[in-house]
Amino acid sequence: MPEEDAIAVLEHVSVRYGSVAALDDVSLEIARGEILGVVGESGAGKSTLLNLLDAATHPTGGRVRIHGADPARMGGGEIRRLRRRIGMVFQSFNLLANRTVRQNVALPLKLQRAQDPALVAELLDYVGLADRAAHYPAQLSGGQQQRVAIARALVTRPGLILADEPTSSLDTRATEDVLELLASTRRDFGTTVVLVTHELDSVAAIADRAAVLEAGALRSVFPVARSAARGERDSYLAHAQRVLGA
Ligand SMILES: Nc1ncnc2c1ncn2[C@@H]1O[C@H](COP(=O)(O)OP(=O)(O)OP(=O)(O)O)[C@@H](O)[C@H]1O
Repeated sequence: MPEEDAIAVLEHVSVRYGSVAALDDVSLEIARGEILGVVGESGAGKSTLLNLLDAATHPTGGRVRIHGADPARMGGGEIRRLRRRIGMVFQSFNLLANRTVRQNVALPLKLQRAQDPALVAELLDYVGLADRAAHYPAQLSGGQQQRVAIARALVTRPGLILADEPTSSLDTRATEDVLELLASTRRDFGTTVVLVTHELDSVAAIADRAAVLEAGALRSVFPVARSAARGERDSYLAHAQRVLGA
């Protein structure tokens, strides 16, 4: 793919911690506007890959380019500006407990000494939580908290969202809601999404391609098959029957 079509490029990237190769000679291009699922067992290197894409870690070998630039060559100010163009979504939501939903969503703007109440309201509406703006995170379900976190990630209008096990602490229905929302951010905002998860079902539900990591090596990147059921919401009974093989 021409480099301008890629939102992030890894070329022969390695990350070593002493004798441990968290990532070993990984080359990967993430296309603008794609949903890439990154899967692998515990310790495979998924978090390390996300940390590289968030410019929080630099490679010990090879080269990373994000939004066309190499974070390893940037100073602190440039890295902060780059990271504003990247939204993070975490397994544990990472909302501030003592701030309202509205304040949580506005926080990334506040950190830039900016504000945009209309955008905050629009995003809360987008994630279906306009009526919860004045609530605190503890008053929301896990799925609702994750939707707030996605609104917060979108408030700086990032081109790239990095989602680290975003549905691993949610039940089936909330998982479907959050996955649907991540897929719709690509559709409505053109956002590229990197979805790191150990749940293959989640990747099957929304990803265009899957990248499989094993012991720090990128074993394969391949298109995700579209099943006939994809996109349709299972009833709880249908889901239980599918998983349990009834
Ligand atoms: N800061 C660090 N110092 C030393 N070793 C590290 C560090 N970070 C990661 N590692 C090692 O690198 C390897 C990859 O870790 P990583 O956290 O990227 O895996 P992961 O696929 O995200 O695992 P999990 O699903 O359990 O979060 C592991 O062997 C881990 O122990």
